[in-house]
Amino acid sequence: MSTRTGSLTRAIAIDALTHVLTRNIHSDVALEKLFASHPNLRTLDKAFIYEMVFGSLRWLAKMDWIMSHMLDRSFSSLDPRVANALRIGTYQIYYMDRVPERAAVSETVEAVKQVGVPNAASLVNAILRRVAKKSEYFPKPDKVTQPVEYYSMHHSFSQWMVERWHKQLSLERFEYLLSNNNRIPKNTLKLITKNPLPDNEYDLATYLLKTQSVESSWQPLPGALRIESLPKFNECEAFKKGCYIVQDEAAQLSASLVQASQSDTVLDACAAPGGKSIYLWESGVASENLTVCDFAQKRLKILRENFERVGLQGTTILHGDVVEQCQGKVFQKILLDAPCSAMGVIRRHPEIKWLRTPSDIQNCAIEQARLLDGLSKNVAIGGELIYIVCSFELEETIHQINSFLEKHPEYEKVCPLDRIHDFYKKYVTRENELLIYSGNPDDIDGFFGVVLKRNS
Ligand SMILES: C[S@@+](CC[C@H](N)C(=O)[O-])C[C@H]1O[C@@H](n2cnc3c(N)ncnc32)[C@H](O)[C@@H]1O
Repeated sequence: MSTRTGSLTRAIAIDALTHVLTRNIHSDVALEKLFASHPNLRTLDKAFIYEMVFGSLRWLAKMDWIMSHMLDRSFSSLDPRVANALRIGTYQIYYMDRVPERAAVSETVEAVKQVGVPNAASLVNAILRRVAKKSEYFPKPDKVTQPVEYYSMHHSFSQWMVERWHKQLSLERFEYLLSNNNRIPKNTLKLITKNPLPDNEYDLATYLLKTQSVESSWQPLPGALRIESLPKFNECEAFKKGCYIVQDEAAQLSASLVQASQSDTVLDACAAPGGKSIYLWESGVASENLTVCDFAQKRLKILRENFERVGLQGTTILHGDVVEQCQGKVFQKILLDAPCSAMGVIRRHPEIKWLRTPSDIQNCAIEQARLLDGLSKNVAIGGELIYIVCSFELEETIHQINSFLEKHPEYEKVCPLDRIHDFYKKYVTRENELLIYSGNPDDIDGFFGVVLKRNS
């Protein structure tokens, strides 16, 4: 028997998936909008919807492959809402042990009616009941003769990504990259030591356990605490008082490449929502020496809120294209956390697997080159341009920097080893670049960073 909340949660998940996959919207954004129009949802319901949507995005190709064997037409010919209902249903059956299979089928069938395709209810019912039997075997593509098809299905990735990484990487790194990018990522908090914890507590881990029942463990980076589940931010005094921000170790490591003194003038060129600016301020940059810029108004609003929460005041905030905004300005250090394909954070944003195309990587590389070139004039002689991206794709990383250095002989790479915590020095290459593939044993995001010093 179907319940109101049971089918509503599935209907919202189907809608979210449809918005993400047909309108190219981030899953976080799609869910936020849908949650806003359903204010009565409980935290538990929201978590359930999150899991169905993110899980379906993680395992989409594998589930589509299974269902395509059960349909008498191609999977791509289905109405997107029907296809997404089948995905949401199959995800519950295969990956959510705590959901009884009967409920997964009946609630999803009810949900199909709610999302406006009642005629498809019997098809969805028939397919999901077959899926729930788990008794049919479909031969997989052959790993040796059809490696792209095999890996794409088995690990659920777009074929072009599999083909690209299969060509470029060692087999070990390739397989690790695919399998680890399907794991649900943990989150890391960065302690903001300028803000004392509530109730005279001195240890954030103890505080979170006592007040939020959140378990955590300290990581090698100073002030980095890895947590098992996110605290309820609106109920967490320590969050409201700005005692921590959520920031993966890889993001912290790349920000640590900017070793600025208190008196250095620093530009955070692509700053919103402000995580790395806060890192820089926490590590000693004076707020009045910090200028931040971003061209996305909405993201700048979040940056302002984040700055206010942690108590970062007196910083110059610029809105617009950073190259235009900074014409004629000179800084000792410029951090360029450039817009990128975000291939290093697929595990956090699994929709990237289906929304990115190879030309996105090329387009990002063109924009990154423009930003690097434009900002190269704003670095003081003797100063540094620190380039980082949450990607490990050659065009956005090694090749990008090689062509920058060819065009800009006034710059040279600086060895970043003494700026990187001992534990993570293994990610510094012989070419003096910080290169972190996602799917690494430390379970941190994929990132690339390099320090470029201006000599003349
Ligand atoms: C990787 S995100 C930055 C994340 C941020 N540094 C942090 O740690 O929170 C890249 C940002 O660059 C901004 N951006 C992209 N192109 C820009 C441009 N030409 N000028 C200014 N900002 C830009 C985007 O709006 C986006 O907020």
